Amino acid sequence: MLLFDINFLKLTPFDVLDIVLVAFIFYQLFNLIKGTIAANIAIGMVIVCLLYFAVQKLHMQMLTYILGNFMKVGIIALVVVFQQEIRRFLLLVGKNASFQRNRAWWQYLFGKREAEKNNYARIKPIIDACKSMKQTRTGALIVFVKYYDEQFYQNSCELLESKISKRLLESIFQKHSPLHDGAVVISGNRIKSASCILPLTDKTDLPAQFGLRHRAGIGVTEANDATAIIISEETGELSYAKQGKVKINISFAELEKLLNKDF
Ligand SMILES: Nc1ncnc2c1ncn2[C@@H]1O[C@H](COP(=O)(O)OP(=O)(O)OP(=O)(O)O)[C@@H](O)[C@H]1O
Repeated sequence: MLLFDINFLKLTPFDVLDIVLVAFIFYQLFNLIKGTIAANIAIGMVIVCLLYFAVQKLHMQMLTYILGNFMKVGIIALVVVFQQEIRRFLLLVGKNASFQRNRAWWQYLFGKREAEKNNYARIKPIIDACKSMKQTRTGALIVFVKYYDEQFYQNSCELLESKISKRLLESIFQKHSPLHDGAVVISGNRIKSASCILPLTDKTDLPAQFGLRHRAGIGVTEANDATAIIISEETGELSYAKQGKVKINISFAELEKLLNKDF
């Protein structure tokens, strides 16, 4: 089936679909690297490509040879340089395709009320701990993961495997606790580990007051399918990070909604 046939331009519905999908993929990739160092690297690579085509057209042989060889290893270089972004992109695709995470279906099949009730019981001690830590200006970083990747966390964390409780969270993050440095990781109904050292984001467009705690909270959500609550020791403000993006100074009602949705 042809939509257009202007001499050389023949357009079928699949060509349109092709263009829309490519545009969508590029848009998602752009969103993933926006504001990171990877965006500058991508611009650098585009410039090298354009330069290569220009010197090739101008028959500048030495530069064509050098840039040509550089481009030959380009694919490998791309995979190495954009490792984090490729990982995030695949996570995004997998997450959207995952049946279990499609809450509309999940709640339709297993009852929305029941799911919300069970979730609230899980979330309440976390919200209560956050309220008290905000009041006392206790810095905290709590990470939520659907799947606890032991390889990712085992080297840097203190393994806990304990029930989620307000008092335990408070004890971990109080200043004199040996475990207060680093993040707590929660998966399912358990506090899996504490004192975790997480990857830092390399975003360059973050607010000036964001130090290592915030950078680690955002970084872990870029590298993993995770969300994070960050409580600032300096201001007591609560932030929430997801997929490398952060919401600053959220209220407890908002936090409850977000956790209900993501946790
Ligand atoms: N890579 C990391 N992974 C997890 N936690 C980290 C990491 N680096 C630092 N932290 C935590 O962040 C704390 C230092 O926070 P820093 O003051 O730099 O952060 P901040 O974002 O400015 O937050 P605050 O507003 O609480 O000061 C450390 O004591 C440690 O607990």
